[in-house]
Amino acid sequence: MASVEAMWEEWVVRAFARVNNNFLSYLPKVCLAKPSAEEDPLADDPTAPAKDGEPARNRMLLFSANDYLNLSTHPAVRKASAKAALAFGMGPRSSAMASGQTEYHRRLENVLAEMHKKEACVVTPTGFAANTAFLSALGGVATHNAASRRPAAHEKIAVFSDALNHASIIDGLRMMERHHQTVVSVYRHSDMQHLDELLSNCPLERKVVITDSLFSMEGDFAPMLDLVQLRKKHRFLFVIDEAHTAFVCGRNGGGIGEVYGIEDQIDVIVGTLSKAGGCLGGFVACSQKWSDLVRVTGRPYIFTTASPLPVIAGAYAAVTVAKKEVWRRQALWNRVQEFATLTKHPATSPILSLVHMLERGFHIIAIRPPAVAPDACRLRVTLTTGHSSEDVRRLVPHSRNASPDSTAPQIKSWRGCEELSRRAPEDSALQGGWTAR
Ligand SMILES: Cc1ncc(COP(=O)(O)O)c(C=O)c1O
Repeated sequence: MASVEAMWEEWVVRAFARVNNNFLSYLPKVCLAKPSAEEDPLADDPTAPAKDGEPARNRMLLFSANDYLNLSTHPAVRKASAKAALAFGMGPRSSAMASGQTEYHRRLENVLAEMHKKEACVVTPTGFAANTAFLSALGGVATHNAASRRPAAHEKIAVFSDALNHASIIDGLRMMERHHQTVVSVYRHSDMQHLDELLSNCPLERKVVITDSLFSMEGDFAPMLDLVQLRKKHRFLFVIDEAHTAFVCGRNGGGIGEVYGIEDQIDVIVGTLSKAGGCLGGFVACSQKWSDLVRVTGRPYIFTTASPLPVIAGAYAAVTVAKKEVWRRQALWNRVQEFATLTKHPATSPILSLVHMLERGFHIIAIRPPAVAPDACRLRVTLTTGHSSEDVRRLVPHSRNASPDSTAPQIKSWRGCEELSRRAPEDSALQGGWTAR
């Protein structure tokens, strides 16, 4: 009889063979150019006294990161983070419910709340945790308002979720379903007529609409003004995930709500500090009451260790710079405009879908299931303030304005990467990842 180890090994090997595993072969290339021994942050003896030194510089044009405002390397971010590390090390290592929440976490929360014109804010270790913590708390509304332990059908919350919402929203909704707290309806991507129909046919009193503000794979915006109109008609709680618009949109970086001046009509804003914030973390900006509920019932907030202080201090500096340095947003949107002009591609955001160009010195990543459906694989470009106009010209050599460059890549198509799509196994266990259904 096979040993337990052998059985598990066989099951793991079989599972691996059935999922989309070919990205492993290109993983090592994702590493930044090898730094010299002097620059390598992991080469030092950790017990030796610290030395000052510049971190490794990228030697490749990075068009695959979400550091939209180029803040991850900003001197103020480095300094705040380093100062915090020297003063506190990593800070208290425990849940925010125990000793993880410090004065510095609170100050970061205050500045985020103010930026999004909300009463309060809860900072979480990641954006993923922010969505799932909020949805966990939302589920609690059904459970704690129910007559018995399990909400009856009419006591559930009806959640309407865009078909292309981020995986963290999908997983949060799955969690709510598991606890019988919600009935989820997935509306066709940005299809307001479909959403209106679903809302009109819903007998439940507690309704919630949740959407990404800028869709991470498509690069298109949710129809915010139409959603606000529907909110007036159907009186739902309106929740948006500003992972790709916080700090990036709006004159002061207040996000999509600031762009349209509709902050007061968005009830809850979920965001991340891991993209334009240049650090790591997430947040839920909302009313004081909602934030209290997230803190006491949001399981992915409670049952995890709070962010280390160097990360919090770095994020505080990044948010402060983002707010003040309006030119960073202008530079980013200029890059988007230049890209659109050069390519004649109707780019409306820093997220674009393209063809692989690693060998020519452009780091652009392939997006495959479970991030997108198997027939929607693509290469994804993200523009940041750190890119110059020249970088964008090099990326797009076949435009009329661009100078000829024999090393430049060929752009064959903007959308759809058929070869990747063909390779996606039909029975991938991960295929359910991009949609709640
Ligand atoms: C729309 C959206 N929401 C949430 C997240 C999760 O954010 P984080 O990477 O901070 O966990 C991401 C990014 O991965 C995202 O694109």
